[in-house]
Amino acid sequence: MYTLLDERVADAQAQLDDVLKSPADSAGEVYARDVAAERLARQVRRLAGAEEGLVFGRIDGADGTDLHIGRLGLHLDDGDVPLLVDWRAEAARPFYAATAVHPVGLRRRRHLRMEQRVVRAVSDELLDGSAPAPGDIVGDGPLTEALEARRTGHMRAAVATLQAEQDEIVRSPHRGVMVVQGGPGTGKTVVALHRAAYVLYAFPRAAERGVLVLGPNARFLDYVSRVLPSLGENDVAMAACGELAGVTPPTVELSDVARLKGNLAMAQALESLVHSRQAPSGSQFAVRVGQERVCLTSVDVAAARDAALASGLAHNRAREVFKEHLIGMVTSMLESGTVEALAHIDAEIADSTGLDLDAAAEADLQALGFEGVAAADPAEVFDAEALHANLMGDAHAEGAVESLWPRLTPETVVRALLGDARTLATHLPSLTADERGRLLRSAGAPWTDADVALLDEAASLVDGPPGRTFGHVVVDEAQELTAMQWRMVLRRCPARSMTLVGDFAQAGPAAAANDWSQALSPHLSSRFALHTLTVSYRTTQEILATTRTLLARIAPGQTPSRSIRHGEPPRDLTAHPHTLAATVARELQAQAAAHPGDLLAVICADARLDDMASANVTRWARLVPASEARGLEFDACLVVGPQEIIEARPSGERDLYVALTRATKRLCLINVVTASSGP
Ligand SMILES: Nc1ncnc2c1ncn2[C@@H]1O[C@H](COP(=O)(O)OP(=O)(O)OP(=O)(O)O)[C@@H](O)[C@H]1O
Repeated sequence: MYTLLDERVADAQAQLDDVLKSPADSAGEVYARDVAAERLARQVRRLAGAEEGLVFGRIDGADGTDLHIGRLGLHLDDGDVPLLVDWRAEAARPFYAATAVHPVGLRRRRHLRMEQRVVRAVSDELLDGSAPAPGDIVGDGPLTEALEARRTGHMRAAVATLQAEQDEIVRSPHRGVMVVQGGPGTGKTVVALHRAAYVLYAFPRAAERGVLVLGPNARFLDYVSRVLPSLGENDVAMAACGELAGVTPPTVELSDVARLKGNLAMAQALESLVHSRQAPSGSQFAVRVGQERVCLTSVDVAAARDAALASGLAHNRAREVFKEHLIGMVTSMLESGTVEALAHIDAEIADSTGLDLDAAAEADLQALGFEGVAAADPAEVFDAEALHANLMGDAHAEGAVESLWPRLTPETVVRALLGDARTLATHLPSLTADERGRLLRSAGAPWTDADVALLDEAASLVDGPPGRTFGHVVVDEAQELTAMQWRMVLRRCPARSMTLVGDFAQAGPAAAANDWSQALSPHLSSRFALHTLTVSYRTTQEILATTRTLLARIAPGQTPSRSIRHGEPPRDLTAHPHTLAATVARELQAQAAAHPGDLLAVICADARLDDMASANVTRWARLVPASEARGLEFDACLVVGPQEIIEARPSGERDLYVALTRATKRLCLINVVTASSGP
């Protein structure tokens, strides 16, 4: 298989070299060459990405047939039967679906663990109830091995051990919106990422338009960044929500303000503000043409506005339609004015001199030898087209249009809304005066993360839909998204093909919804399929047990996940503020000595971060603020100041629940005893 892989890589590379060397004379040829080169380069990356653990499974049917399962499919040129079956292919499904109760025609499922190009371990499961034969190697399950493996700070693909309930979601034929919920560590991220790889394989139209994976922050995206490349998929765009709009604001919003800015009312407010800049009722329009001043009535202006709005275009583009209509009206007024004026002059001359000017002109033309030529009709003499073009480019006319329908940028719109108390009151009547006061921002204030969705909304109102959209969008930690962020995401997924994974018990402070229908119904009504994962693969039973009471308080209706792992009971320590640094350091040192190589983390309230950094905890552990712990995983965690975490943000109890569920093996709580909390 590796020989074949090498051949495929060499072939693709040789083709790529040829394409890059081929001459291209015209712009069209250069474009075609670039497209071909990009496709081949992607192919080389995909093949090379499958190197590690190329083959990881084998299924033996009760009928004596066998298939090898791997990261991609490999066929011999002249062979009918594939040498290696892509894990996403239908033929590979029994590898994931078979159980002893439903063996789906299999006798044996074999897992292979490869390191570089060497088979390091083989483990078999006999599915038909038969006793192990000499060729069967029945050992510790590969899932147990994967779960007990030391964490590295980067999530690994779980392609070899996807469980049946996960696999069913990953390869679901449903092309619309799929929502996956489940407690901490139930494999939601695993499912989301493998689903992205499956969509690329099985839904070519979505794949062609691209797949986007959205995560809550850069730390999380780095943690999951290696999974898709290791599945041979290098072309998935990954971003935090903020980056979608192309801005990375320096400031994090206060959580109560973030919540307000995430409210759907903001979309209506922005729309209403933009609408107020579109020739409000009663507007008139006047423009100077030569010596004349032409005025349009408010009824004319309203007609031009209605035509512009009916175009369905965004503000700045609709402005052109508005302008065209106004100038069109001015032109035809001038035209009919000219015709009338000329007829009037003709009539006056005829009255005072008895001369018919048209007849006289015709007689003059005849005298000059132009037989049968009529004098020009004034309506034809008037060059309406030239005047129209002239007025479209006229600075004075442009100024008059600008005052009725100004060109807008997303920034000016959001600044206009949030920068003025009266504007806020006009466009956000549903908020209280106190809420509006919290939204008010000073002119020079920097943008915050919560402004991003507002800027994006404003951009769609003034300039139209975003340039880059995707065929499928995966959102991890989807409970975090505000209504305004959902709008931002949906704008980028016109096909509404999405995988959304999350857990409302872990929601941060800006999340206003408590469940999926609340979060999604304003955008998708009820058009989504909901799946629930029930088994926790990360946390031990002992750790999960300590979170029971907390979970019952923050998510009363939620059934706790079932853990398949056992470990040490969590430990509880206390420290005074002045002994805290030493206590944490001592504990970390002890852990590092007892479990060398384990990945440790200290999770604390954001305000404790500097304190912990100066206590040098990064010598032994990753230092993670509780606000950024969502989705992450470590071998052991020290949660410092649980009470401080609870008090730090409105979502404090849920933040603590997240912090307590990050460890795969050991959890230690260090309570900080302050004067007010007593000894
Ligand atoms: N089928 C599997 N095979 C191997 N490991 C798995 C499997 N499913 C889940 N895991 C492991 O369990 C851990 C938790 O998975 P994951 O991070 O996907 O859970 P989650 O539900 O997203 O958690 P959270 O809610 O905390 O974000 C990870 O280490 C993951 O690799």
